[in-house]
Amino acid sequence: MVKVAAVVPAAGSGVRMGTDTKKQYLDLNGIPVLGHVLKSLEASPVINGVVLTVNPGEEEYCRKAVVDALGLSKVTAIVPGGKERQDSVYNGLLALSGDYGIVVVNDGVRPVIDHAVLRAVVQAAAAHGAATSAVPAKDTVKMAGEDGFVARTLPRESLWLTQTPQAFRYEIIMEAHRRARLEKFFATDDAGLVEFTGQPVKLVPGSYKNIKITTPEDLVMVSIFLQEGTGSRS
Ligand SMILES: Nc1ccn([C@@H]2O[C@H](COP(=O)(O)OP(=O)(O)OP(=O)(O)O)[C@@H](O)[C@H]2O)c(=O)n1
Ligand SMILES: C[C@](O)(CO)[C@H](O)COP(=O)(O)O
Repeated sequence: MVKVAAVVPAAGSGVRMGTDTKKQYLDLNGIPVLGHVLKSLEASPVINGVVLTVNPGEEEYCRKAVVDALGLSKVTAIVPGGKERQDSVYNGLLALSGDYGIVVVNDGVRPVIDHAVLRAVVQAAAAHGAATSAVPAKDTVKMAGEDGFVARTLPRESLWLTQTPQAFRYEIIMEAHRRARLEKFFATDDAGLVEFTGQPVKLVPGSYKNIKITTPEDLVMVSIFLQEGTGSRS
């Protein structure tokens, strides 16, 4: 059976959230945001091990206040993140120990994990090499010109809003990160790095409830969805 690891990037600063406490540690229904992510991965039979990347110097705090407090046994390493999100993910990849065939990447601030979607993304990565959860755009999306006017309206029927979990065969994600570092290529998600290498990435239908906690109003919606128990379907 192929072993599956999860890398959870949680080393961001939360600038857009604008809170003193970093958003990954904000209380959400009595548990830190990051704790919900880790609890959900802990509960998933699909995930065998978890590596966490946090802001340098926060390792001990995170170990005590989140991992130990929640009794999470799958977390095998807590390592410092980097300047960009992809640097943090790369540091997490380097901390993986053991023969993992598939790597899942899940943002530390996307706590509404639908386990059926998680399973589907992992299966798609095993079959195709790389996969990302995503949802079809519901709003019309326009590209802005430098003059502040609409430059172009994009064809909504082919637009998907990318989420995490994303999943990759180990060798594919490692090669993508190594090549990005070598060629100084940056992308806002790991699938973008893999696309850069020419590797196809399978789109897997996700959930509109899988909100990335970015600005304050996101907390309200995610709190409701977590209370519904939406994210814990196995
Ligand atoms: N250098 C970074 C930047 C982001 N992240 C993580 O990547 C996820 C998605 O990033 P985002 O929502 O942008 O978080 P922040 O970068 O903290 O937010 P902001 O851009 O508002 O500062 C989060 O779990 C964040 O902690 C990370 O591990 N390392
Ligand atoms: C990875 C991601 O969640 C996919 O939508 C998103 O790109 C992260 O962007 P962020 O600016 O680092 O939050």
